[in-house]
Amino acid sequence: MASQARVDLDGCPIKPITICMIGAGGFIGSHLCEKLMSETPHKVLAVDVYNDKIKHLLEPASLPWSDRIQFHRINIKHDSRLEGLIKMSDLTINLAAICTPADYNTRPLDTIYSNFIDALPVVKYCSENNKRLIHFSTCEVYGKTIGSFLPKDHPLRQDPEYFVLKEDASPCIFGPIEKQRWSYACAKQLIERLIYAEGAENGLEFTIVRPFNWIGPRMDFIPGIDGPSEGVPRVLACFSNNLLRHEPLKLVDGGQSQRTFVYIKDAIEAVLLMIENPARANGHIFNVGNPNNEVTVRQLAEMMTQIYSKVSGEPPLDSPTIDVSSKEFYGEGYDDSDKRIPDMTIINRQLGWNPKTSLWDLLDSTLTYQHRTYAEAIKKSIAKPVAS
Ligand SMILES: NC(=O)c1ccc[n+]([C@@H]2O[C@H](COP(=O)([O-])OP(=O)(O)OC[C@H]3O[C@@H](n4cnc5c(N)ncnc54)[C@H](O)[C@@H]3O)[C@@H](O)[C@H]2O)c1
Ligand SMILES: O=C(O)[C@H]1O[C@H](OP(=O)(O)OP(=O)(O)OC[C@H]2O[C@@H](n3ccc(=O)[nH]c3=O)[C@H](O)[C@@H]2O)[C@H](O)[C@@H](O)[C@@H]1O
Repeated sequence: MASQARVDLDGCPIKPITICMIGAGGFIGSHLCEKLMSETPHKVLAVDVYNDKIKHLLEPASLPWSDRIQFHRINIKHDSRLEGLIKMSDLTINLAAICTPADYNTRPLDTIYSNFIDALPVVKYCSENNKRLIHFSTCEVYGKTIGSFLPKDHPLRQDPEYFVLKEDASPCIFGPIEKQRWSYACAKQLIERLIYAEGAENGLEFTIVRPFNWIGPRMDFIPGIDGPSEGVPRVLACFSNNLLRHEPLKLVDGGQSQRTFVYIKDAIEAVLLMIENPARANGHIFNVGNPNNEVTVRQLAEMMTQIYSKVSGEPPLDSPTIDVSSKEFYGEGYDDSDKRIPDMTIINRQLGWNPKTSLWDLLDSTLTYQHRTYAEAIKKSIAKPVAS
């Protein structure tokens, strides 16, 4: 390993550290573990209730990094081993959360407990033991844009001041309490405020990450294959599932909401910079997204349909999309963020990071992965007679 030669952004050699990564078995965690094992000398204490997405990094024992990664099957809601692991580490990264919108209005208590209450001991142990914390929040803390409250044809809607989301300037605008969609964003906002206060009052060294729709391989699950048949994952997996099953893609409330998507591998580069440049990352909140990859959900559906047809060699359906109301799709209490463009000034200034991959390229490689991983399994599951 080229570990001796590695230097940080200020030219200082990077010392190997031990990282307690909570939620390491999830989508982002699996990519971060992969990066840390293949490109750095750091050690990871990987905490999660599942390890399917990092199995390839844990076995066999002959893997070159096998002495640098340890899996701990721990539910952080109730496990006294957590504090010990944080004490043994130089840095804690907390990724654990319920973070699928289908849960926010249907399981609001679990959502609030997971994103606020369960994160509290992690913050407390880091603060009390003088350990650095990188906490994963979300772009959803911004909620709706200021511009969304203007009339549809108002010229100020085109003014970036009314929609670009800035860590140190934009307000957090959520809907009413009965719109339980915002339970997640609100819990994330309060834990951000608590971490910030621990920094201000008790000197906690922290970095807060606000991901803007990171997507790529291993995101969520394909219903009925590696997750519950009735489960509703995030949009990438929903649309992949529809394409794999030759079903129309469901556009919630017309698919008019806008998102910027960033490739997981680009985003992981940003996290590695935060890990290895504490002096530049501590005390900051970072947007991590790709402002150049903006589409409406309808455009995303059209692009994925076109790319999947190329990847699979199968022609698209005559009617590739279908409209569905949010009440029908998510149930009562759903609401939506209208538009999400990250301001990149702070991450650029502190870490010099920029995303590289275009939406077309990232969807091409992700859908190639989805097809290779799931097409056969879907065919078999469709062919299987339903048990009576
Ligand atoms: N993927 C994105 O674009 C995105 C966007 C915004 C915010 N985030 C945030 O980033 C973090 C990671 O997201 P992800 O996409 O990898 O989600 P994910 O669901 O794939 O990963 C979360 C992991 O945390 C684990 N976990 C949850 N509760 C736990 C508990 N009590 N004890 C132990 N492990 C537990 C889960 O098993 C899962 O493996 C979350 O905090 C999420 O809110 C992600
Ligand atoms: O990824 C992020 O940055 C954050 O945003 C996501 O929220 P959202 O983007 O609304 O979730 P998706 O499920 O990816 O949905 C995106 C859009 O597609 C729509 N959608 C989703 C699924 C579907 O089948 N059809 C459809 O039109 C949704 O209504 C929404 O407008 C989740 O809240 C979190 O994972 C995360 O914090």
